[in-house]
Amino acid sequence: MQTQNHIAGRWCDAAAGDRFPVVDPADDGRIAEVPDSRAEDARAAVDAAQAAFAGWRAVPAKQRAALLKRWNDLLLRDQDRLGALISREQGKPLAEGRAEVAYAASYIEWFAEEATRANGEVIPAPVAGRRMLALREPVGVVAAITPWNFPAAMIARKIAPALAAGCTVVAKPAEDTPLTSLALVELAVEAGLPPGVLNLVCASRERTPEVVDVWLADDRVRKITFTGSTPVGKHLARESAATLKKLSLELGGNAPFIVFDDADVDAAVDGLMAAKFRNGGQTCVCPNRVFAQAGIHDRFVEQLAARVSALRVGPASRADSQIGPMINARAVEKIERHVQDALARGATAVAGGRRVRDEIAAGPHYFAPTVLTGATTDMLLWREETFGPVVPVFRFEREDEVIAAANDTPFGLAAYFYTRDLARAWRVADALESGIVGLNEGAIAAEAAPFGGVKESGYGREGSTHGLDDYLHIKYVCQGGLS
Ligand SMILES: NC(=O)c1ccc[n+]([C@@H]2O[C@H](COP(=O)([O-])OP(=O)(O)OC[C@H]3O[C@@H](n4cnc5c(N)ncnc54)[C@H](O)[C@@H]3O)[C@@H](O)[C@H]2O)c1
Ligand SMILES: N[C@@H](CC=O)C(=O)O
Repeated sequence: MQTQNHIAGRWCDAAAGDRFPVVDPADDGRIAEVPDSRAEDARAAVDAAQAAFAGWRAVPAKQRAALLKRWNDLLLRDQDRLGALISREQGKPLAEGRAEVAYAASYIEWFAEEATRANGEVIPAPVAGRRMLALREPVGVVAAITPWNFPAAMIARKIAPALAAGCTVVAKPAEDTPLTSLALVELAVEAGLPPGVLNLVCASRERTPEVVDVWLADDRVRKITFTGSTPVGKHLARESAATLKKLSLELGGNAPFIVFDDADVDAAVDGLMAAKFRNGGQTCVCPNRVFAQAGIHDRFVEQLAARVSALRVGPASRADSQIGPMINARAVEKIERHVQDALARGATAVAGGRRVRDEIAAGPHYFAPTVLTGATTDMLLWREETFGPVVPVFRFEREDEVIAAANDTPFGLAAYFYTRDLARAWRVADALESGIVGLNEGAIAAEAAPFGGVKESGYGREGSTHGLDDYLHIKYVCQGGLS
C-alpha cells in the first residue's frame, strides 16, 4: 500500500515529517498513516508541475492518449484490489467499490480518446489577405481538490482531462480517503507518466487550508478544479480571484425526485432506489427531497418502504452488505439531527429512523435506511443536504406547485422526475433549475455525459466533450499579409 506523497516523480514524506491516520469507517480502526503536508510540500508540488509543463504539453496528443489508455488498463487489471481499498477506507459495499474502479477507468479511457480531438478552428476572415485561427491550448498547472465519497472516480475525472489537455497537476485528496488516490498515482507512474506531471500531497483536515492556500496564492497555478461542499467552493472562488484562475466547482446539491400520478410507479421506485442508496446516500446527486403526487402517494410509499426496509446494513467486508457505514462521526450526527428534527416536526418513519448498532453493523457510524412521510418545508432536510440513507416524502397536488417547490433551493445539481405524459416531460425538464435531469431514470452518471450544476451547485462540466474544455483556453492567431 502506497502511503507517501508523490512529488517530482519521487515518493516522499512531508518535509516536516508529520503524518496522520487513515481509519476504516466501519470501526474507526487504523488502516495506515500518510503525510500531513504543509505549505513547503505544496510549493514543492507546484515547482515540479511547473517544471514539467513545457515538456508535457509538447508530447503529441496521440502519445498522451496512449499513456492514459495504459493507465485505464492498469486500473482494470487491479480492479479487485482497488475496489477493496476503496471499500476499506470509504465504507461502500464491495460491489460498489469494484464498480467505482470501472467508473473511474471509464473517465480515463474517455479522455484518452478526447485527447486526440482537441481540434482548433479555421475562421473565414472578414477581410482579404488574412488567415484567422482559433487554437486550443492547455491552461497550465491545475490544482485538483477532491472529496471522500468517490475517492477514485472524482480524482480520475479531474486528472484524466487535465493530462489529456496537456496540463500538469497538483492534487490533494480528501483526508478520509487518501489511499485510493495514492494507489491511482502509483498506477499512473507504472503506465509511464513522466516525473512532475502528476503530483499528489496528502493533508489532514486541519492542515488542508495551509496546503490549498499556497495553491490559491501561486500565480503559476492557472486552474482549480474542486468537488466538495458549497462553503469550501465559495472560499476557493473568492481566494483565487486575486490571480484570476480558471475554476470548475462541483458542489453540493438538494436534488428533487418527483413522481407524478401518471408515472410508472414500479419504475419510479426502482429509479429512486438506484439514485438514493448508491454509496449509502452519500452522493451529491442523491435525491434529497422526494415528491409524490396525491393519486399515487400511498402506493408509492408502501412499495418504497418495503424495499428500503429490506436493505442489509453492514461493513464492506461482508459480501452481502448493501448499506455501509457513513464516512465518519460528523456525517452520522448530521443524519441523525435531520431525522430527529423531522420527527419532532410531525414526520412519520415508515422505515428506519434511527442509528443501527448490532452484531453485523457493529461500529459507531451506521444509520438505518429510512423513509419519512409527512415531510414539510420547515424541516432541516428541506433546506440542507442530508448526505445519508434518508428519504423524506412530500405529498403534492399540482404540477406548478411541485416545480416551484423543487426549485425552492439555492442548489441546482440534479433533479429527477417520473411521468408518462410526453408534453409534461419536456415542460418539467425545461422548468427544473438544475444542471442534470433524470427523466424516468435514476442512474444518470456516465463518462460521456456533462456532469455539473447551476446556481450554488457550481459551474464547469466534467465528463463528455465539454469536460476537456475546462482544461483548455483558446488562442486566436491572426496571420496577415497574405494578399
Ligand atoms: N458536486 C459533486 O460532484 C460533489 C461530489 C461530492 C461531494 N459533494 C458535496 O460535498 C459535500 C460533502 O463532501 P465533503 O465533506 O468532502 O466536502 P468538503 O468541502 O469538506 O471537502 C472536500 C475537499 O475540500 C477540502 N477542504 C476542506 N476544507 C477546505 C478549505 N478550507 N480549503 C481548501 N480545501 C478544503 C477537503 O479536504 C476535501 O479534500 C456535500 O455537500 C456534497 O454534496 C459534491
Ligand atoms: N460521484 C458522483 C458525484 C458526486 O458525488 C457521480 O459521479 O455521480
